[in-house]
Amino acid sequence: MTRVVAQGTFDLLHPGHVHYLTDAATYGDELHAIVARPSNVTHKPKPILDARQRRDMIAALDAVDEAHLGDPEDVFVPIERIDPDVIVLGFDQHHDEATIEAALADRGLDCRVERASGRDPRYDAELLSTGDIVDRVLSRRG
Ligand SMILES: Cc1cc2nc3c(=O)[nH]c(=O)nc-3n(C[C@H](O)[C@H](O)[C@H](O)COP(=O)(O)O)c2cc1C
Ligand SMILES: Nc1ncnc2c1ncn2[C@@H]1O[C@H](COP(=O)(O)OP(=O)(O)OP(=O)(O)O)[C@@H](O)[C@H]1O
Repeated sequence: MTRVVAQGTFDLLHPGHVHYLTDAATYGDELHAIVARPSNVTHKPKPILDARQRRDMIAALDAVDEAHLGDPEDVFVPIERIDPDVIVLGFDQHHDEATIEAALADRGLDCRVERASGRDPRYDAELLSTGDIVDRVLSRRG
């Protein structure tokens, strides 16, 4: 049984998220998805939805076998519990593969790191970015 981990903020779910999780699932038999806590979302505005709601939405996707709340402090706590064979990063995530692999080795975890593919919009109005969805809400309802 090959266990795979994907992780992200997954705020205001859109087809880009579905693509990432579906692609990540192809790397093994069981996909575990970890939802980032607001304390770890430092590179963009904090999520709008509560972490439990974001977890429950990705748990409902076919590709996801188990959805987990991330640890608010140490991002390797859920990884140690899940003990995955592979971590699949999102196509545009800022994390560096070699740094993560070194941190995994330090903790004695035998796990490789891969990178998922990206997906382009299928029609002009399709929004594949939480930030773009928020901008559209503000322009239409703000
Ligand atoms: C292997 C790995 C495990 C992670 N685990 C957690 C976690 O347990 N808790 C958390 O808040 N963030 C965790 N994160 C960090 C967030 O997912 C990270 O901030 C990410 O950049 C958010 O993704 P997004 O900007 O693509 O949505 C983890 C990141 C990696 C690479
Ligand atoms: N179009 C896409 N194709 C493939 N993966 C995507 C796409 N959009 C988002 N993802 C992936 O989904 C994961 C979570 O994305 P995140 O929650 O940061 O959403 P986002 O819509 O990119 O957010 P924002 O627009 O606020 O930066 C990330 O790993 C990201 O790479």
